[in-house]
Amino acid sequence: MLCTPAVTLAKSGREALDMLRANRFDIILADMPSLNDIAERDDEGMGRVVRHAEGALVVAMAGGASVTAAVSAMRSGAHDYVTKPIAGPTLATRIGELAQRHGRPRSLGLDTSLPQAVPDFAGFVGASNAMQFIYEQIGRVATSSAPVFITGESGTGKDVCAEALHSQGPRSGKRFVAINCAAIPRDLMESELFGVARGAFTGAHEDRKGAAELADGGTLFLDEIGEMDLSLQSKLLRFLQTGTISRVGEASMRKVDVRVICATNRNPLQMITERKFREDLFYRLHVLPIHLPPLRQRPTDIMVLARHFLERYAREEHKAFGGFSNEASQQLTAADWPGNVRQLQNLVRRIVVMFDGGEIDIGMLNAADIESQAFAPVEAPAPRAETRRAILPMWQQEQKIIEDAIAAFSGNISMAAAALEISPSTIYRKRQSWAEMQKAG
Ligand SMILES: Nc1ncnc2c1ncn2[C@@H]1O[C@H](COP(=O)(O)OP(=O)(O)OP(=O)(O)O)[C@@H](O)[C@H]1O
Repeated sequence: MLCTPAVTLAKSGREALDMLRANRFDIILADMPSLNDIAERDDEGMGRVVRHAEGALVVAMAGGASVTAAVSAMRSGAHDYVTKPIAGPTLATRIGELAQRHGRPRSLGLDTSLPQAVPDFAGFVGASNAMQFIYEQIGRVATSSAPVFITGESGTGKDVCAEALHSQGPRSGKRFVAINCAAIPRDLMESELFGVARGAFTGAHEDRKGAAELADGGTLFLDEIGEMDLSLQSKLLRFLQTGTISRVGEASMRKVDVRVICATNRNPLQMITERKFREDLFYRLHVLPIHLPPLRQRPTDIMVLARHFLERYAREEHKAFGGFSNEASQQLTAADWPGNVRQLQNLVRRIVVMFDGGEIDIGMLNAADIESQAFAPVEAPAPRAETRRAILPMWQQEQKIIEDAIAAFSGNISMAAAALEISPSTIYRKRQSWAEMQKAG
């Protein structure tokens, strides 16, 4: 049975507050200009509605794509922001997505699939409603210079999202510089971020720009921000407040204009509670939040992504595959994907490398699934004679390619990454995982 949600209309902010005191609601659609009667300052009305919301999800609405209004609404605690006019089905979808992200029934939004789902967008592949919402969010906030805070499990596409925000915005002509706060040793982090003056410490033979200066005019992406040392967090906060940096070992300040995007797969609020992350820094950075949903919450994307990766890697390896069998598709769709898109991508890549072609069946899936053990174990088929020469594992081959590129650019990771057409954070992350594999092996 389909239940139509009850809708109550308040004609003013005061009336809305009275209703909120007397009733509980699932969703509050708060038209920002209508709250003026309960606000002395611009953003006060929204704050008052949020304080009386009693667990309801609050969607702020205003006319025109005003970034200032969106920022102010989100800062006041609204869960989402939409611009008017908005078509009924689009609004319903937005509410459904919002409800799902907050663990409420999707039917709160009367789930209506967008009539024309976008199949891919700026590096992302996926036509699920959840991804439509992400594409829309990226499109909306890309034009602003306000900080973006991306959250999501590992492998959900946070790097892709950061690069999409850069490529879709007005800074796309300037550099996108990524720095991975987890992969850089603590004592090197400050100089990587802010640069170093010649003679600042042993080995600092020349002046060197840091990531912030390299990104001047463009975007600075701080990946795994939750891992940043507390003392450096204070310096980052000062940079965000003043727009100036000083290189390590240098007293003078330099003006730098960057858009800061940061990402984490940890829960930032928990880190604040544990005193591992500065609260004031969090609120400086958490202006425009984007949350990437895990792959298991958007199962319709799984086969779309699997086919996309199959086509890509088959082309790269000059092999011909005939897609996935029905059973293989069902198994892929039903799996949990704790490593999200990266895990699916690695699996498909391994299949393409291990087999010569044909339709991918369950036996091939299981043989290639060395990571998750998500599928039932099946004996791997013997490799064909011509593939039996000594082959290094994929990660070692990849390590050689990347280390060669870094050496070719005299240790400059950003330039090596640009030449390899990957993000510097990917290099940092891979270096960390190689070190772990070498330690384990
Ligand atoms: N929707 C998507 N479409 C196509 N490729 C994707 C998508 N999402 C992620 N990927 C790919 O999956 C891999 C992992 O993505 P990414 O590095 O952006 O994840 P992440 O969330 O930053 O992970 P981590 O937290 O571990 O750094 C990358 O190779 C990326 O290109």
